[in-house]
Amino acid sequence: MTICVHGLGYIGLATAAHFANNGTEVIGFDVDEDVIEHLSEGEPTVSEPDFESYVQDALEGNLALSRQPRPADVHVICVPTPYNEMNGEADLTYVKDAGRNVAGVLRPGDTVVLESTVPPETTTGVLAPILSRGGLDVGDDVALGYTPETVMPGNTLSELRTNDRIVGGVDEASVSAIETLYEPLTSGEIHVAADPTTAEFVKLAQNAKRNVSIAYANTLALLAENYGVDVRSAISLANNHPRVDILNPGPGVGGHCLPVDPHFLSDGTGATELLDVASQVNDRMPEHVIRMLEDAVGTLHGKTVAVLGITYKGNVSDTRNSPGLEVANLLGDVTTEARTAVDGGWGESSVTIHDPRATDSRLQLVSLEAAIDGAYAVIFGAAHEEFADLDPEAIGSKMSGRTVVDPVDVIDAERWTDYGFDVRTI
Ligand SMILES: NC(=O)c1ccc[n+]([C@@H]2O[C@H](COP(=O)([O-])OP(=O)(O)OC[C@H]3O[C@@H](n4cnc5c(N)ncnc54)[C@H](O)[C@@H]3O)[C@@H](O)[C@H]2O)c1
Ligand SMILES: CC(=O)N[C@@H]1[C@@H](OP(=O)(O)OP(=O)(O)OC[C@H]2O[C@@H](n3ccc(=O)[nH]c3=O)[C@H](O)[C@@H]2O)O[C@H](CO)[C@@H](O)[C@@H]1O
Repeated sequence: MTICVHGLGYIGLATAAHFANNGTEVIGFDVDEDVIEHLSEGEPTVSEPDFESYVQDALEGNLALSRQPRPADVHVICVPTPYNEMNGEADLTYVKDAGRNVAGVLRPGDTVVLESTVPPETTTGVLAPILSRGGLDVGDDVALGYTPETVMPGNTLSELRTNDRIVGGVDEASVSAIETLYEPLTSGEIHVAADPTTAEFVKLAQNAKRNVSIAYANTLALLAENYGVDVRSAISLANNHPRVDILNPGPGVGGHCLPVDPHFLSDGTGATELLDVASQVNDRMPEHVIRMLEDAVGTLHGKTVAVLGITYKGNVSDTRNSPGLEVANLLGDVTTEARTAVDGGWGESSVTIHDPRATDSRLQLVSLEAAIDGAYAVIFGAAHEEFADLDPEAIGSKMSGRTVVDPVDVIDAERWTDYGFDVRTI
């Protein structure tokens, strides 16, 4: 059996390597020349524990790279599905392109699986008609289904091996073909959904639920602040109840999934009101973080703030929709040389940004030393492991002030307070 994986980003590359390392011949196809070139050098653009060696093993074994879609027994589609803020809809351009590419090489008996996160009815209403344009009948001639990817970035390889899978096929033969495909790859269970639309809906339901839950935690954080209550200890106490499981508050919700996917459920009837409010609550948190700093130091005019951690969460390299980066953006221009970014920021403050894991070359990232040198305050934007061990004495000796805002709960507040820091937390 040969599998062609369309799209070699965070999900497609991991999936292609996983199939290949489990003994299947895989063709990894991506439209981006840079992606193929980096991979040809054995350098994946995704940075995660053990990821590089896992991909290298695959490239030395069953994973071949391609700049063209190739005929294969199975096509797995892992292309991006961004949200178009202008029209409030999912941008399905890449899914349609992938569908056309598959249709061009499709043969009777082949199987097509969509893994990208999509609005309900995309598999049957958008992909299936494109696949059948060449005269093949979806169902009779070709198996088609949707199986969402649920891996947690930062823990991708381990979750690929253990997460349950949901499969929604256009008919029983499609379900059976897709079940056979994924069964050897995971120790988790395979659950069969009534149809592809149900499987699409379930994926969105999972991420929307998490987004709402975090918005609830953030709401509690705002309320607790007014009552002088430490929200994290309150949540920890509340979670002793057998049916209460509140998540963690923070500087907002980032990434490629949670801020985006709930919008895909929108059906124009207003039924998504709760989901929309949750997104608004989360979207307002970066501004709240800056207000916390202002509460501590007064005006930010003329002050330099170091933002440490600008990826969307701790221990990942992805900066998409990052709340920490949004905090930095509100403070000043993060694409120009540090220290010169004085104009246009929050009360004409300036910002320096440091992140040991981020890989976004458009950003003016500086070393930790340069970031804190003369800074009046520090804000932690992502809970990278490296930050937990920072020495407050050494950091303080380089700064011009002694304020730290830690909305991600990464430092030991007591220790930093002992060294004379005014520590503000969420
Ligand atoms: N990143 C995650 O944690 C995650 C988790 C679960 C689901 N998803 C979903 O999986 C999908 C892919 O996400 P990602 O994070 O891997 O995206 P990504 O942007 O990291 O990678 C997508 C890749 O697809 C390539 N591509 C675009 N159009 C193509 C085409 N027609 N043919 C072949 N390649 C093409 C791009 O060049 C890119 O390399 C999205 O729908 C996303 O919502 C992502
Ligand atoms: C349902 C679910 O689990 N889905 C996961 C999710 O992966 P993710 O990496 O996007 O998810 P998170 O880790 O939740 O992070 C998102 C943002 O929320 C912040 N956050 C988190 C927890 C908290 O208590 N308080 C917070 O403030 C965090 O800092 C970050 O900014 O979507 C993927 C793609 O669909 C899924 O595949 C994957 O299973």
